[in-house]
Amino acid sequence: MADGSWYDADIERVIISEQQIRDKIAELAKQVSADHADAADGVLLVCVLKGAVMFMADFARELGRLGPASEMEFMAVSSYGQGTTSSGVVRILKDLDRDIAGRRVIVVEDIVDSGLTLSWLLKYLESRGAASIEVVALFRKPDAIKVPVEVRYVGFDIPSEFVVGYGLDFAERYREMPYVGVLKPEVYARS
Ligand SMILES: O=P(O)(O)OC[C@H]1O[C@H](OP(=O)(O)OP(=O)(O)O)[C@H](O)[C@@H]1O
Ligand code: HPA
Ligand SMILES: [Mg+2]
Repeated sequence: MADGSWYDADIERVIISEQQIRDKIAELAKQVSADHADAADGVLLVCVLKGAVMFMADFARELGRLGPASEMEFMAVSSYGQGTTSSGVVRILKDLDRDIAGRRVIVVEDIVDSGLTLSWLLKYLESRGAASIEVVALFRKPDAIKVPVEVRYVGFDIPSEFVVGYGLDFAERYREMPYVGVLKPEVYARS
C-alpha cells in the first residue's frame, strides 16, 4: 500500500499492493518450478526490459529457491515511448546476447496490455529455434487486448487503466515504486 514515500502524492489509487505482488510472485514461481522440474539443462529466463526489471529480479530469486536452475537473458523493446498508448511499432533496443536454440525459454514480462509487444516478441523468438517458449506476465489487461497471445502464467488481471510502479513507467518515471497504482490526472496535465 501507499507507504509515505514521495511518489504517494502523485498516486490516485493503489491497484496492487507490495504484499500482493510478493505473494503472487511466490505462487508463480511455484507453478513454473513444478512444470519445469524435469528440465535437465534448466530454463532460460528472457526479461523484457525495461518494465520487467523488478519482476525478473524477484521472480528469478523465488524460482532459484525451488529450481530448476535458470539462466538470464535481457532484451529491451519499446513501443510506448513517452505516452500512455502503444505506438504499435515495437523497436528492439537490445537484442539477445546468445543462441536460444533448443532451450526452454520463459519470457518474463511485466504487463500484457494490447498484446502487441508480446505477439511481436513471440514471433521473433520462435524464429530462433527454442525448444519451447512460454510467458509469465505479472499483469494483464483482459479488456485491452488487441492481438491474442498465449500467456501460460498470469499474476493479476487488472482494469484497462494506465498504471505505474513496480517497473511500469509513465515517461520513464515511477518504475521504482514498490506497488502498482493509477496516477492523478494532474500528473498528466503537468507533463
Ligand atoms: O501489450 P502492449 O500494449 O504491447 O504493452 C506491454 C508492453 O509495454 C510496456 O513496454 P514499453 O514499450 O513501455 O517499454 P518499457 O518497458 O521500456 O517501459 C510494457 O513494459 C510491456 O513490455
Ligand atoms: O498501463 C501501463 N503502464 C505503463 N506501461 C504500460 N505499457 C503497457 N501498458 C502500460
Ligand atoms: Mg514503458
